Amino acid sequence: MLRYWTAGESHGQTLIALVDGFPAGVELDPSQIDVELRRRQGGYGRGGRQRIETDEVQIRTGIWHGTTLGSPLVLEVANRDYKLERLDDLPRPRPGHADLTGSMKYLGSIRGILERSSARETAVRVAAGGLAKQLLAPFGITALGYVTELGGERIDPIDGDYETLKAARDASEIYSLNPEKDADIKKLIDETRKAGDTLGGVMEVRVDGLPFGLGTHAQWDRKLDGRLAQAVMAVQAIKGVEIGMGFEAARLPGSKVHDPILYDESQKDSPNMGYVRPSNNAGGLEGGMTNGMPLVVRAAKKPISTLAKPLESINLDTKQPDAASYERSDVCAVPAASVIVENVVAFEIAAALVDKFGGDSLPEMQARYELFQKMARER
Ligand SMILES: Cc1cc2nc3c(=O)[nH]c(=O)nc-3n(C[C@H](O)[C@H](O)[C@H](O)COP(=O)(O)O)c2cc1C
Ligand SMILES: C=C(O[C@@H]1CC(C(=O)O)=C[C@@H](OP(=O)(O)O)[C@H]1O)C(=O)O
Repeated sequence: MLRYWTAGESHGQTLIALVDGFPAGVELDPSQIDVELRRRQGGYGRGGRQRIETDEVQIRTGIWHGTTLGSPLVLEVANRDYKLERLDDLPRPRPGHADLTGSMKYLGSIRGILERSSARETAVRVAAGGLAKQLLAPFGITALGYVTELGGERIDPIDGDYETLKAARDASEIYSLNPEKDADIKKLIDETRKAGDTLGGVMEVRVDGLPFGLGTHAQWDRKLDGRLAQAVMAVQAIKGVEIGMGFEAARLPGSKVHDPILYDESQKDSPNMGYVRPSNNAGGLEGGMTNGMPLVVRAAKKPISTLAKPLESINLDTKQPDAASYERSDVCAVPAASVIVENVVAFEIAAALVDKFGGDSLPEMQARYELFQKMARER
């Protein structure tokens, strides 16, 4: 079973991810993980913290001569802005953040809550995703995340193969597939910043090259749609997750929703094994299992809760009404969130791949993958 946990505070010494169950025999390129980390730090609308940090992964355990051993890996990203011991508490909880609820639950300070609830922690979730992508690559599986809506403005995705979409996404400062929309969206973010307000948005992740049968219909907690929903929903500030057509499917008759099944012998060596679907409203999942089509997952992110023009709150010491506390903050972190969602999805796919094809070593997984492809084609 491939899984991970994280530890670390936003302004503490360091952040770590402990990854367990990662197969042996994967030659790692840490610089590829750093590419993901730097993308997560970027995107238009971020606050001052990202000018302090230069995130870089250190792989502390689980490798020898650059190759994984099958033993647990510790991935570390150090905080340059380490100052936790010098920081004061926050007196007035910010509506929308974990401040009030966490300090009540743990009978403690707001500082003690915000330091761990902060999305700074996602740096090491992305590191774990960057590691997982290096297991997906030998199987030809790619994951790409991009922004499709920001502050209520839609940015329609374009069609194309992975390389085309990636080039478009990487040319955009807001990580959309349509860089021509950047100027309008950046203006919207600038105006919002001036108004002391914040913005949310929607992102989509597309995973290509998936074989049939990752996940299972057989038990609720192993259904891949359920696992993806948990991984994505557990990203800070994500408030909705859709797969394929998502909520829209509830509004249409079945004939307009389900993807017909056709057979084309010439495609039998591709991930769909010749079972061609003229549409992909299911978003690549049926019965909690991948169905040979690209996976499409969408997530909605709420606006940042720390407002420069703060909402009403209460001073927890005096119980008197007062404006919520303000700390340095992002105005819009939707582009960054698209990187995080892409990477947590990649990790879940890698975990499902390990479940299906056995996880002790990459060569063993590859042999079992080939055998399965052959058996499924002949079924
Ligand atoms: C990439 C990213 C950056 C974020 N930056 C901030 C921020 O600067 N200020 C803030 O108040 N919330 C920020 N958030 C959101 C909070 O972490 C989040 O709202 C909070 O932990 C409460 O959790 P919840 O929104 O999931 O309920 C960010 C979220 C993400 C994904
Ligand atoms: C540090 C990151 O994001 C932080 C997420 C965050 C929050 O409340 O979630 C609050 C801000 O923290 P700070 O007060 O240190 O500027 C963001 O900068 C990061 O993504 O690396």
